[in-house]
Amino acid sequence: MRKKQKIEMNDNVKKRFYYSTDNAIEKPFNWQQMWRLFSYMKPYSKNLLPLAIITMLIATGVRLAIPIIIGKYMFDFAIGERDMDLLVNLAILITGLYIVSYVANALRIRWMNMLGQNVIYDLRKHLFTHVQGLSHRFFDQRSAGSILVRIMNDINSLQELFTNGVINLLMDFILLIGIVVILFALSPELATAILIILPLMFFISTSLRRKIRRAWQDVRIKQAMLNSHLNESIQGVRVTQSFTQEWENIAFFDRINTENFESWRNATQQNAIFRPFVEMTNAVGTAILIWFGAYLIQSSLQGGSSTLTIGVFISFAFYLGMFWEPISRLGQLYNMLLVGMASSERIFEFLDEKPIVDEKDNAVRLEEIRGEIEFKDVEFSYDGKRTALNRISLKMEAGQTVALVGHTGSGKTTIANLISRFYDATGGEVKIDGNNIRDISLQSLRSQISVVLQDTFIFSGTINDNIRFGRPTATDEEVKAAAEAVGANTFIERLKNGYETEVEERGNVLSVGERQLISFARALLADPSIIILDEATASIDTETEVQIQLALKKLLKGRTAIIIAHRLSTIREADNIFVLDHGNIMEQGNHDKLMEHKGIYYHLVKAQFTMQDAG
Ligand SMILES: Nc1ncnc2c1ncn2[C@@H]1O[C@H](COP(=O)(O)OP(=O)(O)OP(=O)(O)O)[C@@H](O)[C@H]1O
Repeated sequence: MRKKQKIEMNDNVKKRFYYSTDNAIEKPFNWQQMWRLFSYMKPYSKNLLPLAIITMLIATGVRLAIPIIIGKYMFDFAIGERDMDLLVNLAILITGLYIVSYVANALRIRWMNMLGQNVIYDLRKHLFTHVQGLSHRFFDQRSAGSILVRIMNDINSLQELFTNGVINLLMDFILLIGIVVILFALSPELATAILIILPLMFFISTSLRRKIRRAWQDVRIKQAMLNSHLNESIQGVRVTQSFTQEWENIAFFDRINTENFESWRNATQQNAIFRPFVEMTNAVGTAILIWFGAYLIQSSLQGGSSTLTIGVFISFAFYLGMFWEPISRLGQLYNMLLVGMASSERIFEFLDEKPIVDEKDNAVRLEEIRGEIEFKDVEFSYDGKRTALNRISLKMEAGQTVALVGHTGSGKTTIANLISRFYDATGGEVKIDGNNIRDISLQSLRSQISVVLQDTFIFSGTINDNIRFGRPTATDEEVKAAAEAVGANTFIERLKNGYETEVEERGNVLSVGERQLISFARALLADPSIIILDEATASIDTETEVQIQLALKKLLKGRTAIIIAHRLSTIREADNIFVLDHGNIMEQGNHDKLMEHKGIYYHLVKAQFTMQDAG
């Protein structure tokens, strides 16, 4: 058995594990943001919210009344005056009040939970819907793991705030203010003596706030790192294993897992300071009550200036017992609020992210795109620094098959990305059927363009579902016909459940070629006016390729097709070939013309044939 050992990572390995995690968002408590968060409760402001508030008010009112009834009325009046009837009646009243408070509390908790769950549901739905609509650039800049953290963890951390926090906050404020008012009404001098420690307490707790807030932000950052690494490790596990990099992976995981653990420990430790602090103040308050209260009672019994009765003293003891509970809870709530603030800041940051590719209000719907594509002096850069396309102009007639060739990184995929408007050109114009692409509604544009990538994405579900992806209304017969047309039926029918075979996410149970055939069928069924095949035939064996060539003819018929391929045999029959180099169009024409020209294309073809001959 391999011995577990502590792996020291060398510096190069350390550099490999770099994830651009979210930076700590350091902002002060922000009321505006709080309102924005609480505005998610608005849809429930006519049912769940008022119900929860009313029950909370009833429960709080009853809790505030009971100590007076016990102290003043029971002790001073009933017991003091030896009135047994009054005593029995008051005992019944108190029992009744306890029952009312119990029922009101149970209902409050139930309605608050429902409200909280609903708000979380809405918020998560809103965030997911928004993120789905964001541009490619957004996803270029973030790892899938860090996006997952926001949609799952950050929203989860708001759950407690909405289920317990909001109403408790209100309840505790009412309780506190109620108690202070009653205490001062009952005995101003005793109330002043006890509450004198409050400002000190407030001062100390304020200084704790900042630390706690930072600690929770750190937790989120560590979690995002953990998620990014997990996501990458699982997706890349095959490569990791083949290069035997598991131990480096484990060592790094161990490091961030420890960091995560420590940040949690730190945050919870900071949190835990609040409670003992409140308990200590409680003890001081009680000591003052007993000492000063006893003195006041004695002075009143001896006919002094004080009027404090034993009943009022008892009420005080009750209220004091109740006083520290909301204070302690408010401390916890404040932490919860801070966690919620940190999370909501991160959620709103996503929600405020506007799709860079935006749709105009008066965007036109092109019901039926013919498929004429024109690039006029198009310039493009992904990052604003390196040029991916350099003022290129090209024209593709409707129904033509056009090939883009060129070295790796020459800008072929970028052209495809601009046609689908996954990015907007930084200069010049991209036109479809004579319309600037920016004026066309995104839905009508993209629904008429199919992109088949080399790395085909297969969704979890059946093969049927996957082929039907671009046109969910297609019948089983239509799905079958599309599969047959591209020759995917042979392997599908060999599977145990045929078209109903479940494929996992990313289609791990299928071969790369099989996945590609499915994506061809998917594209054919979507019946687009424009089809883009990006390196789409690269993973298919020669025999299948012949079959695919036939299928392609069918697939491309009557559509504008843009084929991006390194294998020149697939593009020989294209009507027009554009040869790209470093974002410039160097040559264009059909195969024969370009061969005659004896330029870059000619040399590319020659090089490939020489290689094949050598093989
Ligand atoms: N999402 C991105 N963010 C930043 N730069 C990018 C991005 N995608 C591509 N690039 C850069 O833009 C340039 C053109 O890339 P493009 O993908 O268009 O090349 P390509 O010709 O399709 O290459 P290949 O044949 O390898 O697919 C390259 O220099 C590449 O590094």
